[in-house]
Amino acid sequence: MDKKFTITSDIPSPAHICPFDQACSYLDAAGKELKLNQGLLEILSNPRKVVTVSIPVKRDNGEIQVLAGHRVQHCNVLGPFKGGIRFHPAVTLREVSALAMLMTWKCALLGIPYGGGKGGIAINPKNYSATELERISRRYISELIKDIGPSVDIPAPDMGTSAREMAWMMDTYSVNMGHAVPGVVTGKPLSIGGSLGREMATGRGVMIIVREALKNKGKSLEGIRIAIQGFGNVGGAAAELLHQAGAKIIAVSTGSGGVLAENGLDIQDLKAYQKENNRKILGYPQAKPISNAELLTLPCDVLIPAALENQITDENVNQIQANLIVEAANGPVTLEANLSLEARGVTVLPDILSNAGGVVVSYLEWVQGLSYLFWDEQKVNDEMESLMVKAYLKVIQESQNRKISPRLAAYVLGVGRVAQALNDRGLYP
Ligand SMILES: NC(=O)C1=CN([C@@H]2O[C@H](COP(=O)(O)OP(=O)(O)OC[C@H]3O[C@@H](n4cnc5c(N)ncnc54)[C@H](O)[C@@H]3O)[C@@H](O)[C@H]2O)C=CC1
Ligand SMILES: O=C(O)CCC(=O)C(=O)O
Repeated sequence: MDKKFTITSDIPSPAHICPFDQACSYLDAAGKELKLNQGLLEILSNPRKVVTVSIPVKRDNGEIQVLAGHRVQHCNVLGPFKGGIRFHPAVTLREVSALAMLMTWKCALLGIPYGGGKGGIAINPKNYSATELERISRRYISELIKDIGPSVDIPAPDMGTSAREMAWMMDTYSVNMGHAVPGVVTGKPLSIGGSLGREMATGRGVMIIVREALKNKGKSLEGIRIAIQGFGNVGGAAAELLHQAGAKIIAVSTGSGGVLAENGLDIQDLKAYQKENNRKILGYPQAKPISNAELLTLPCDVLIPAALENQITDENVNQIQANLIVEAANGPVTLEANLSLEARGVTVLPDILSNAGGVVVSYLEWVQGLSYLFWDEQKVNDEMESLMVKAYLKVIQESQNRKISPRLAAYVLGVGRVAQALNDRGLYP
């Protein structure tokens, strides 16, 4: 019998935390809600193409190392594969596959004409010099040259990569084509066709979602106590913009631990300290040191995980005190933890909505490039904000109409749009 999912048990919960299995469980839950045919779900559960390449790299000391570089292309029914490239020691093919699938639903939910992809290399970029990272980035793209392109697959930054790596990748692709191809990557430096607003975009999108969620509860950002795990591109930008908007950022953390100031951190000052201290925030004199585990369980109004997957699990979920969690990272809350948070009435706004500001501005960068136009930052921010708010309102509406969680509602909207397109294109009988 077709069992209607309820708000507290709408996601099945297998007892493991493989990111790809979790992504498939969410897809299955959306498929059930949408009453999708099993064959169609089978198509959507499998990436369209999985590429793993060897990247031989000569270290600065002359040693040769061979790295594995992945690119997973999940779905291109709505447009080119789109998604970041991660340099992080925990990268695995299953992780990249999960992240590629999330990109498909994210782009569909936001209504931008892309499919989903993701790439990654299992290295700790901190252990490599800039010249080594350049060789790695260039060789990775050389090996993938036939699989990417402005209308095929368009990489962007993710953990451990930034505009610098995108510039090397764009240059390598362009040299091979014999002319400049700015549309092959997004998140590029402004000098080679990047967009104003892209660097802060994911964090800005997170700020917009927090603001809208509070507005929905009749509150404003003023004085709201927020803890943020991760102080990189996304966490750092979200902290800065939320702080500017009047929120109190009581704690932030990096991979090596965090800092807490009950009365709120001065984010600009902390950023300046981080810059001066080789990207470290520990030792910041105006705050107390805390561990990442402590940060997640602090008493606060809003918790923003902005680092890695699987940070809120069944092991720490009962200690979580925030009643709004906005997923800035991809997959930071496990299936089981998600269930238990929903059962307690904690609102969890999912990654595919909350961190979509980055790919939205990537899309705006790509559009500017294709039309040989450059917009001012206000226009970029306004366009992004309008798409983010629209997606947020649709998710909340869908969640209320179907009496399902915001996460399942976001999946229903994203998966539903891709399924519809698959049917309309006739790729599925
Ligand atoms: N960069 C972008 O535009 C987008 C990124 N995301 C997601 O946001 C998350 C963060 O990405 P970025 O900020 O770009 O990466 P980043 O590399 O700029 O920063 C990552 C931050 O997380 C911290 N971190 C690393 N391991 C940690 C651990 N075990 N515990 C706590 N903190 C840890 C790092 O120290 C750093 O502060 C990822 O899940 C990524 O997929 C999502 C959408 C777009
Ligand atoms: O900007 C992009 O194209 C992709 C960003 C990304 O990797 C993500 O949203 O997880």
